[in-house]
Amino acid sequence: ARRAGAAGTIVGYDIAPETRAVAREIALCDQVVDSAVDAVADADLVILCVPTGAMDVVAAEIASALKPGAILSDVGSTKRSVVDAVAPFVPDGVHFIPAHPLAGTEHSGPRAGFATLFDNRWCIIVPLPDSDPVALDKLKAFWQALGANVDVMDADHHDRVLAVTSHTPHLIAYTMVGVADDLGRVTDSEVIKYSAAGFRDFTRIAASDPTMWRDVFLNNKDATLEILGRFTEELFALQRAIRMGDGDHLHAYFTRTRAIRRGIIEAGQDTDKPNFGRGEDPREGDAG
Ligand SMILES: NC(=O)c1ccc[n+]([C@@H]2O[C@H](COP(=O)([O-])OP(=O)(O)OC[C@H]3O[C@@H](n4cnc5c(N)ncnc54)[C@H](O)[C@@H]3O)[C@@H](O)[C@H]2O)c1
Ligand SMILES: O=C(O)C(=O)C[C@]1(C(=O)O)C=C[C@@H](O)C=C1
Repeated sequence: ARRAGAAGTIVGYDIAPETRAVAREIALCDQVVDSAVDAVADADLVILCVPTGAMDVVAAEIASALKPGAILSDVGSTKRSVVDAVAPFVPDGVHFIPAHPLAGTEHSGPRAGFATLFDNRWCIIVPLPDSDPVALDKLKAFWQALGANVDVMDADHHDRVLAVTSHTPHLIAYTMVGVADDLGRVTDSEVIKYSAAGFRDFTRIAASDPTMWRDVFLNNKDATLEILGRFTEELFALQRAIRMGDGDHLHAYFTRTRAIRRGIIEAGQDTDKPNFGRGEDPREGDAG
């Protein structure tokens, strides 16, 4: 937001004093204040950046301090739960428009942010049926100024899409690393040394924040269970093909999935570039 000049003053608050101290030390915001109420007082735009399970507590805390006409938004990875958790606390005259930038890494905390995080990534905005179009345009312009491409969808659709593209893949990565650990091999230096890129990617994803991801699964339960059910059926079919030596089945399956990946690249939608979702924080090597 600072890079884009998208905010006059950026004010931050976090419940953890040590996180506020780090945010002050690295000058993440123009001001870091010691209460949620002080953070939102007089703000034109308020963005809740807490685990999805904490959205209701924060909404209740700030509700009476929100300025009439302010836009209240969030970055939570699930959307129906955020709508349900926050909407009851939103005072008349405040525009509540949830959002979800599809960008992040396995790192958490103030040091994990970097200015280019949202460049060329999607931000899904989830207006409510009665959302004010002017406020919606302002929120879109904000995310575009931060470098994101903006799309609009309803909360349930968002949760179904993300169950496929983000939530279930994370669960699979957590499981794969857990399985390797159960076998007592994950910390074995030889396994790490010779592990193929696929497993390394799993370990990166499986290093993601436990609180955030616990809340994602608790708050996108139905869609994730639906996709997991389908995933398990496919897995069993592949397991059977391996057992039966059915190479044709395996080859046909992998041919289909390779075409999907190639289609993504040909459509120019591959955002898998250095510093994007790769867990690299450009500021780590920044003398400033
Ligand atoms: N990390 C990602 O890849 C990613 C991507 C997109 C969206 N999100 C979403 O963004 C949100 C924040 O995730 P993050 O990765 O920035 O996590 P984070 O751990 O870096 O930040 C969350 C912060 O919320 C604070 N917090 C918890 N309860 C609070 C409360 N009641 N009041 C004030 N502060 C409180 C925590 O102390 C923590 O510092 C989550 O909802 C997550 O689903 C994360
Ligand atoms: O690359 C990563 O570390 C991420 O998992 C980022 C990712 C994703 O699944 O794409 C994770 C959760 C979010 O809600 C949005 C982005």
